[in-house]
Amino acid sequence: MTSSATPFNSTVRLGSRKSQLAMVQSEWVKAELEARHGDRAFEIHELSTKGDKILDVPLAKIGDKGLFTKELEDAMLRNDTDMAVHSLKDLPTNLPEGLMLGCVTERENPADALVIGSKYSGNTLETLPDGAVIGTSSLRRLAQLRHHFPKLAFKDVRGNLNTRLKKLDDGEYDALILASAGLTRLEMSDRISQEIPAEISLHAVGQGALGIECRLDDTVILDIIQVIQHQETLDRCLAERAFLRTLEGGCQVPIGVNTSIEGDRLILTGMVASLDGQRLIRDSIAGDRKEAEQLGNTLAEDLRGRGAGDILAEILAQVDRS
Ligand SMILES: NCc1[nH]cc(CCC(=O)O)c1CC(=O)O
Repeated sequence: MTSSATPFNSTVRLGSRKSQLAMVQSEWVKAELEARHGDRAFEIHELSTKGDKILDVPLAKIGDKGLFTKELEDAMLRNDTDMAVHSLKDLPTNLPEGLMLGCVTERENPADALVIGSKYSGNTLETLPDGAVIGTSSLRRLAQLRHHFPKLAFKDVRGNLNTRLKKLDDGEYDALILASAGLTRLEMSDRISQEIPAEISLHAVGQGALGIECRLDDTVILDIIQVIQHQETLDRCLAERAFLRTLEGGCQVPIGVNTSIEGDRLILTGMVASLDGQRLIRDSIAGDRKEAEQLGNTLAEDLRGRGAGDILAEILAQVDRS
């Protein structure tokens, strides 16, 4: 039997998407690993994913798992690369056989941010006029904002961060909702008009954290990457991912979370909303952070029993028909 472990002297190959954000994130991981493993060489392999190629279809309609990850995973399974650096929120909660989530790094601010175009600069979500056009491709952002601000108008937006910002500046939208973390990593946090509070919009599972995927039980690679693991982010993201895994039917769905840690306790808030924002089911759970995944599973079952299951089934049926 051949071992999947990397021979000690070989260059460690990091798979990355080619987008500017993905490359900034992968370069950061590479630099962190180089700083801690002076005897090792690392190189980045740039790969395109289906999500990078299909840019004219709303994300919710493409709806397949692993839209931004599959090509990076196939490369590891072929042994062309040794790990894949992902925005953790793009990594499905169930991974292909033979792969694992090997490391979660320290999270940036996971909140969503409002970026307002020049026409309405100086406003907030509360003060934007009725009918102002908000660009988002996320059903989670759409449902929660519709719930709180039913008079705003929403329009799908695709493409990488720079493309989206250009569309905003060209006047196609009055404002965008984007992840604060992505803007910060690209040194564009000056474009943030308002950080959206958790009371209005719970963020996506894993938002703001990087996840490094590797071959299952590849101990050489695990030893290399786990030195940059961040335990608090890991515990929070394990709870968030368990919540999503237990609830999810498959496609992109309006599910949001928020987590915090106080000493040994982990607090998880989760929500499921209907697409029109009319129904929104939300609750919190707290417990030992060592039981992070159990907390996520329990909260998911609790919300499912209180109507979240019906909402998710309706959404899946709608997406199948369109
Ligand atoms: N779905 C695309 C994506 N994946 C990760 C980020 C931002 C960075 C992060 O959440 O870690 C974004 C852009 C966005 O949601 O605005």
